[in-house]
Amino acid sequence: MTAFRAFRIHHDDAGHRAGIERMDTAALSPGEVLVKVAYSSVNYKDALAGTGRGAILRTYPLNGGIDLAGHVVASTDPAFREGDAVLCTGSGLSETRDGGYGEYARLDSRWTIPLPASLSLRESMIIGTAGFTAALALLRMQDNRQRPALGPIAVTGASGGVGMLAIDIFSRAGYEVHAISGKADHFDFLRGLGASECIDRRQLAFSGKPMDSARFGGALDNVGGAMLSGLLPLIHPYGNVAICGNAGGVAFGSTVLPFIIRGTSLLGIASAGTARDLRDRIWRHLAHDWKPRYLDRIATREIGLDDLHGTFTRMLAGDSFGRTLVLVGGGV
Ligand SMILES: CCC(=O)SCCNC(=O)CCNC(=O)[C@H](O)C(C)(C)COP(=O)(O)OP(=O)(O)OC[C@H]1O[C@@H](n2cnc3c(N)ncnc32)[C@H](O)[C@@H]1OP(=O)(O)O
Ligand SMILES: NC(=O)c1ccc[n+]([C@@H]2O[C@H](COP(=O)([O-])OP(=O)(O)OC[C@H]3O[C@@H](n4cnc5c(N)ncnc54)[C@H](O)[C@@H]3O)[C@@H](O)[C@H]2O)c1
Repeated sequence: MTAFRAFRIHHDDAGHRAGIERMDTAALSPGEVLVKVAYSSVNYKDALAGTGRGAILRTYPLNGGIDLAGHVVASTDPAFREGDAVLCTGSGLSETRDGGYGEYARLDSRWTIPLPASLSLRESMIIGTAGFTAALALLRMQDNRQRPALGPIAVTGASGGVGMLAIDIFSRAGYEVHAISGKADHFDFLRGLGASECIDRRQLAFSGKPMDSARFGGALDNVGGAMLSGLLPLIHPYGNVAICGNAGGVAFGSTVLPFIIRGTSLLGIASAGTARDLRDRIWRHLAHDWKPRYLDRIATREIGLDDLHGTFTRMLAGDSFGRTLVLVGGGV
């Protein structure tokens, strides 16, 4: 038994509360692999969970943090040995089991990923759920015949974590990326990550017509709501729109016309529950041919567990810029 610090989330008759607590490894969720956590990260979902703004946890109390990377301390599964570097994203972390905002976490070995040799623990957490999600979207789009020749990919919420990693990963994979963002002062930065065009979301004048002149080969949408509704009539024949996020709203509107006239496909992206074989495929890509080139630029902030509250508030106010890395236990 080892005592450690964790950012723990409660919801009971007294309501929502979350903060730093001391706890013991014996109290962690069950699992085969005990990990000393080096890094975690901050995702929009972590902000929803940590503030109680979204119903993310499905059991209480739990340690927050949907991402973690660190070293194995002990394992009852012979596939893992003390000292192995591992990572885990989604897979129930901060939903049904204790997550990465604690100096220790106990993982289910089925969802524990050996750290690829070409990634450091730090790099793996700059990628985290955000980069995994962008890569899952690319994989699903390509499996549904998305190709660079179909036309540029629109990336919405482009200044956020998923957005920046999508610019880097899609452009590296050969796509022309058109970044859509409300932060015009950061357009040069987004071009530096691989965006060939940057579009101010306030200048986007969606016509409201059920079909409009096709402009994008496909899209990765982090925003939802009116943004998603507006993009659907603009997709070239047989392009894909990957629905990733809800930062701008959960409801969207459409007619059937883009789907039955242009063969547009809507692809749902649910990173947390991705099957293991797909996870392995995605991390192989992320470690090699899709490894983001600009991770150090994308990691715009490095914080400790004590700084989580303020980071969540800024993120939910739409103030994100790139990825925030959480240095949990010394880092490596
Ligand atoms: C990294 C990924 C992301 O960032 S995703 C974006 C962040 N997520 C969100 O904003 C969702 C927040 N959650 C919510 O608003 C609510 O929990 C929602 C989804 C609306 C459901 O609440 P409510 O309407 O009260 O229904 P309920 O809890 O009775 O559930 C209905 C059925 O849906 C299921 N469900 C719900 N949440 C999940 C989940 N996270 N994973 C898997 N299943 C889920 C419930 O189990 C239930 O189905 P069943 O009756 O158990 O078969
Ligand atoms: N489907 C999945 O598996 C999955 C995985 C990761 C993230 N997500 C979702 O993707 C989205 C982005 O996540 P993230 O971690 O990169 O968050 P983030 O905060 O880093 O990025 C969000 C981006 O959306 C922009 N934004 C916020 N409110 C907006 C609005 N009203 N209109 C237009 N743009 C707005 C922000 O400026 C920022 O660029 C979130 O909705 C998150 O829930 C989904």
